[in-house]
Amino acid sequence: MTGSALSRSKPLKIGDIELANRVLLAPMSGVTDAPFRRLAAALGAGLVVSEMTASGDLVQGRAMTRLRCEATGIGPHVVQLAGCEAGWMAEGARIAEAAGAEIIDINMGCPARHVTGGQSGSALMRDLDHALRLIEATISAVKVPVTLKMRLGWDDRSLNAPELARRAEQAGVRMISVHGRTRCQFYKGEADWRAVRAVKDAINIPLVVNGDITSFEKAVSALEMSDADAVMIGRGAQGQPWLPGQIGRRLETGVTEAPPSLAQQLNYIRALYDEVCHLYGLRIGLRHARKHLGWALEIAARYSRAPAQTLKIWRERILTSDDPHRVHRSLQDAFDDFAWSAAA
Ligand SMILES: Cc1cc2nc3c(=O)[nH]c(=O)nc-3n(C[C@H](O)[C@H](O)[C@H](O)COP(=O)(O)O)c2cc1C
Repeated sequence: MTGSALSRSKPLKIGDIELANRVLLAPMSGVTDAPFRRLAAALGAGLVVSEMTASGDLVQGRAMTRLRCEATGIGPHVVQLAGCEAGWMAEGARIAEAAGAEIIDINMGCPARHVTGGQSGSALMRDLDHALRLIEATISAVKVPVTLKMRLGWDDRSLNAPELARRAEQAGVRMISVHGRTRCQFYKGEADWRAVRAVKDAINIPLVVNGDITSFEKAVSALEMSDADAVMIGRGAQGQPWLPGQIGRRLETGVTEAPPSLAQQLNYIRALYDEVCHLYGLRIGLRHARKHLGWALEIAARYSRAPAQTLKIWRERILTSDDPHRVHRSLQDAFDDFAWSAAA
């Protein structure tokens, strides 16, 4: 048994904050909005992290930016900050802390061109001295623990995650998450959980392995290959906010749980739809909520083995409607239809 496997029987802590279990919901811009995070946390995710929040936008007080890092009210409140200016990172961290953040996470993993073009996200893995200046500025600005999310490196020739992680730990970072791809891979190929092990060997703080973890079996493999202390699930949770909680509990108890019934799934998506529309207002909320509706319908159709044509019809009817009452009625009808498929 490895050191991590032994210590995994104890609760995972970030500073003094104890996590509910060892499966985290990944931050995903445009996906893990506050209502989705609240639902995932209520369903047992070990920790949920806000969407990436641009420190400059937070400092300038943009209303939409504030919404991105709203607290869920369940479990520790984690705000993820991105940026390339030490002063803004520090001020953004102070603002987030004053608004209730209990952990600040720094994004050094985002591969998107509009982010790396501004020298933020994974672009910081190309200049570790500058990355360290941002980390140090953030840590000195707040009392709450600071964590860091990164990739394996910029490309195959610069796999410097172990070095960045080691230097970040020395600066005072309390947990590291690593997506097992390089920036230049974007989302192509497969996440390399074994390569994440080199980070584990470089640090003494908790390590979280991330990338392509969509089931209990994959979580176990990722933990074994990387020797990490916890896993982080992103796209696998789209449409199934219960997944991090279910896997987290199973890692602790060994007990397999059935997926939620169709009736429960319907309740989750209805509540999520209403909350998103309420948070953003109907005009913007409908656009955000549509993604959740689409994923929820796909997952429900998959679990009930509904024909592709049935899913297509309901997707078209529900995702094109601007009328919340109609969406609610159609969701009920769609899930009734799926229940027929499941029973057939
Ligand atoms: C739509 C989308 C948005 C994302 N936004 C963020 C973000 O805001 N901050 C961040 O650190 N990572 C972000 N990521 C990366 C994820 O957190 C995660 O590292 C990546 O998706 C790999 O994990 P997965 O295979 O479980 O999805 C995003 C990924 C996706 C697909």
